[in-house]
Amino acid sequence: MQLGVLSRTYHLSQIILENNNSEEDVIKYYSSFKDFFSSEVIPNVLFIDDTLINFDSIKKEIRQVKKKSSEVQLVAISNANDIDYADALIDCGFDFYLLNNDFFFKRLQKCLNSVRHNFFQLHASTEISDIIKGDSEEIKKVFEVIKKASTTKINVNITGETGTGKELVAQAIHKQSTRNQNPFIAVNIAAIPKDLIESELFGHEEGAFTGATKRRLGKFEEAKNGTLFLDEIGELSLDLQTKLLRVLQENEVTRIGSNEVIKTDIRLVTATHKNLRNEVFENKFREDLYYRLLGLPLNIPPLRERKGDILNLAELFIEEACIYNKITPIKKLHADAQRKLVTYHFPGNVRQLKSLIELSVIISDFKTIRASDLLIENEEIEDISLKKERTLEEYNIEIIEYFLKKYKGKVNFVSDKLEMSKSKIYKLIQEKKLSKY
Ligand SMILES: Nc1ncnc2c1ncn2[C@@H]1O[C@H](COP(=O)(O)OP(=O)(O)OP(=O)(O)O)[C@@H](O)[C@H]1O
Repeated sequence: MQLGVLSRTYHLSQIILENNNSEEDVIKYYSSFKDFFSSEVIPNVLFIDDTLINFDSIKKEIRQVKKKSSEVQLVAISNANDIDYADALIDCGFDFYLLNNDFFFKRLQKCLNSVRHNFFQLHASTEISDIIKGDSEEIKKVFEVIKKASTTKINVNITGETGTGKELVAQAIHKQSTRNQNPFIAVNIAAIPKDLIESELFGHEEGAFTGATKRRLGKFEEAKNGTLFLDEIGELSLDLQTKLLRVLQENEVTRIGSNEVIKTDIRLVTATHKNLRNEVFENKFREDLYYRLLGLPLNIPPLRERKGDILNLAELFIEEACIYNKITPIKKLHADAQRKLVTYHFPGNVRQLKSLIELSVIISDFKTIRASDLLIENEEIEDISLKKERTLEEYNIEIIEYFLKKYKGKVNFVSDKLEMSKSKIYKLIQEKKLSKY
């Protein structure tokens, strides 16, 4: 990475050089803005000493720096322990503010780590296979649909169990599309309190409701010319479904408390682990919105149905975890661990595999990860139930009992998870077929 230091003293450049932990970085020193603008080299990060910060001209200079390269990250270094001063610099366009006191070196390291992280994010590959790992036939079919979606503006509806990589696929569609220079905004409807969803999506004006102390842009506006990913769309209430449908038909939004109509140009990608068609049958989801959102349907199979990806992904996660934890050499998977992984059914899919591996990297004592290092929760329950011989109905009852226990008797949750009607579960309870309830 190219580091630039804009300072009247060469000394600052020396400090940064001495405390920088990456040998691949190159430092370039400039004594004035004029010197910087006349240089051919464009650094990835520019440190500016506060002897060179002049509030009358700094905004204009920063605009010129960003014009020269929109990617350059700006760091102000100052002796002033003054929050208002730091705020004013950030308002002028600086990305970081570093106080030059006893803790400077520590802060410099942290700042350089953030700068590097931003740099790699910006330059991350847009190739689908670099974003989504796996080479099973099933995942290759997903890649094909992503490619088709990327070349058009069509809405995409992604289905798949939890942790299968729905958000990752939405990101890949965005990165592959012509919108990739514009924002990718992800919203998880299930994670937002119900009474805040409308304002989160469509924004509000100051004073529009109690607590609305400032104007706030909604996610539709934030995603301007980019991609809006609405995860768990099945959780949207019927009245908000009506509002969403209107926004999609008119391509315009109105903030709560405003009459101003704002044009929107976004690609919508939605995801759900629910069967939306069933929700339509049960009158929980508007049919017209369902067809509007459906666009190009993309289903990501659960990990247990693409077993060919398990070991590839496991090796990738081992490598990432070893690098992150500075463990060398990179650990290997013992044959017994490989067997355990490929025979497990992964209810939490890739997310579960990733956390399982991250933990095994830490707890394994040797260079090899053994089966005993893979701590799979409820492993015995699964094993025992498959070893005994039973009828299909007995299996079903055992599964429902297992989920009722897991979700503390909440029939709503169990019916969602098993995609089974609540009435059927209540009937089994009434008939006392479920021994524990
Ligand atoms: N094919 C893959 N290659 C690499 N990482 C993956 C892959 N699939 C999933 N992951 C990782 O697994 C985790 C879960 O993925 P993601 O959040 O996209 O799943 P999701 O289906 O959106 O989950 P949820 O339904 O719970 O929101 C993330 O850390 C993601 O990076």
